[in-house]
Amino acid sequence: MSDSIFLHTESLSYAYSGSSRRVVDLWSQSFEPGLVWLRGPNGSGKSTRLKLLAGMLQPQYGSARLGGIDLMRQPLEYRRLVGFVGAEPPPFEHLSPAERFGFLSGLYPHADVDRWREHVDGFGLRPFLNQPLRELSTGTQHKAALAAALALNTPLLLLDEPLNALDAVSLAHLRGVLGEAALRRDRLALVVSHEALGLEPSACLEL
Ligand SMILES: Nc1ncnc2c1ncn2[C@@H]1O[C@H](COP(=O)(O)OP(=O)(O)OP(=O)(O)O)[C@@H](O)[C@H]1O
Repeated sequence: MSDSIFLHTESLSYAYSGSSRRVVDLWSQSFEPGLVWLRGPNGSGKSTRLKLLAGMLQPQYGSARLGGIDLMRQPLEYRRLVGFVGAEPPPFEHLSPAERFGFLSGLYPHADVDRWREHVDGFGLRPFLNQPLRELSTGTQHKAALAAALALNTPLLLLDEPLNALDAVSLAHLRGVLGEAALRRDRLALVVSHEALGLEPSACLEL
């Protein structure tokens, strides 16, 4: 494997319980750092792939390696290297955005409080910092989840439809962050999006 390969999936396979159909079937793919746009028709398994790579779903077969860390053999170490924002509301809805980031930053070794503050401002979250997530609007919850995931500063960032429900200012902020990932190529941001990202990805993966 080339040195620049950062994430590699090896025959990763997954069928939801009660179904014999593999939504992800022997998926082997190499990714280099940068911004990768993952797209494809509804139901093609984009979200399922992100959840597998996040360690949230247990594959029936295969594995993934991030740097030297194996998803199946070293699941805890692996998960500490991955930030994920899904389509569902973020977990720990009883916590405020500030409490949730405080909790997560104890688990993730690269968490960066300066970046948290930067994203709080970028997403206009300051007025909502101390309210429980469950009391916030869907869009604000989404922004709080994005701000936290970005500030965890993980080498792998997985975002499922991150542009949805963002106001213009937040959209510009997110595009700035993703543009930085594309430019610097010091981490891998794998982004599922139906709409064009509004900036040039490093690579595009079409399912
Ligand atoms: N929790 C679940 N239980 C059973 N089947 C599921 C579940 N989640 C997804 N699926 C099925 O897995 C397949 C892939 O779904 P997935 O959400 O990964 O696709 P997608 O490409 O992200 O779709 P979309 O573009 O509509 O968001 C679909 O056929 C879907 O019905």
